[in-house]
Amino acid sequence: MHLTGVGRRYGALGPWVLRGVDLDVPPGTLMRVSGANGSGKSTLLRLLAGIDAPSEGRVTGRPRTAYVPERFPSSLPFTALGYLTHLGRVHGLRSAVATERARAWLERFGAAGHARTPLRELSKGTSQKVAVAQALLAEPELLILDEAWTGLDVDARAELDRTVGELTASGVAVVYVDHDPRRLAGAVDAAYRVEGAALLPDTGQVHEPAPRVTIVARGRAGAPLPAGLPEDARAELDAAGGATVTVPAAHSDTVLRALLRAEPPWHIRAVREPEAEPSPLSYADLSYVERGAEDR
Ligand SMILES: Nc1ncnc2c1ncn2[C@@H]1O[C@H](COP(=O)(O)OP(=O)(O)OP(=O)(O)O)[C@@H](O)[C@H]1O
Repeated sequence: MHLTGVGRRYGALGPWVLRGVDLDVPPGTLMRVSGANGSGKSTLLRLLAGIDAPSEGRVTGRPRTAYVPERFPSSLPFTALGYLTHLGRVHGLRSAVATERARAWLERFGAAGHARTPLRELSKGTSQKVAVAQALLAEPELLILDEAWTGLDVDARAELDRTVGELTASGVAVVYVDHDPRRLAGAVDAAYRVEGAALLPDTGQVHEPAPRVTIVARGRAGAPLPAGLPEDARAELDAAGGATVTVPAAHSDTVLRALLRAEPPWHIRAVREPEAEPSPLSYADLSYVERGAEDR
């Protein structure tokens, strides 16, 4: 599978979560994706899984794909086995084969005792085992795992490690996100990190994300964000004219300047320093606002 110039933003005015992503996922590759919270890892995985479409760019050569989402929809009206059998049939298996495979995967992950338990009564860890089983049942050519180890007990985690090894050895490509950098570390063929909306090769060094400042501003209801915001700024607009912009600290002045010089200017309500609680404007911020006003 190949991604060419792929970008994703949520909403026409939303900031780009991913942009200019070019990526090859050859058969049999074990690929790790890392990045800070909210950097866009799950967004990338959903695009790879084919359950979300890029806002720009192309995805070509899609293989048969299965996906273990970060959050499993456990409120469906099925038992664990009923759900897996149903999905097996969706994937084109005969009922008896689907049930047999479902039982085998539940057994392998230590959840056979919960085959008849309704999904909504399963513990978080057992739900996660069902989520993993539904993906494996499909015998995918590409498997996408979004924090699939989270919530699993030690044995099931080891089983998932083993399963991933077997799959990649048999030519299945596996792309995964996991908060533990040691997860499958020795076996990884390709590692990337999402940073500033770009997908970068991960050299294995620990990259501290640049501290981000949050600027809360109010403009005219329905007004678009002003031009001139830095590329790495992320903004959320609400219908009443409120905007929350986060930006690496080094570029916060550029954001403030763009907001204050807009016509009509935006009112800056708070500037939140990295790691700090939301605070009203400090004296220094106010003097900046005054300077900004004079600049106009
Ligand atoms: N459906 C959506 N609608 C609007 N914004 C979204 C949606 N999904 C994700 N986002 C935004 O896209 C950005 C990236 O989110 P994503 O979940 O891909 O990050 P992540 O790296 O997986 O985060 P985490 O490590 O916390 O799981 C965030 O700012 C998030 O708020």
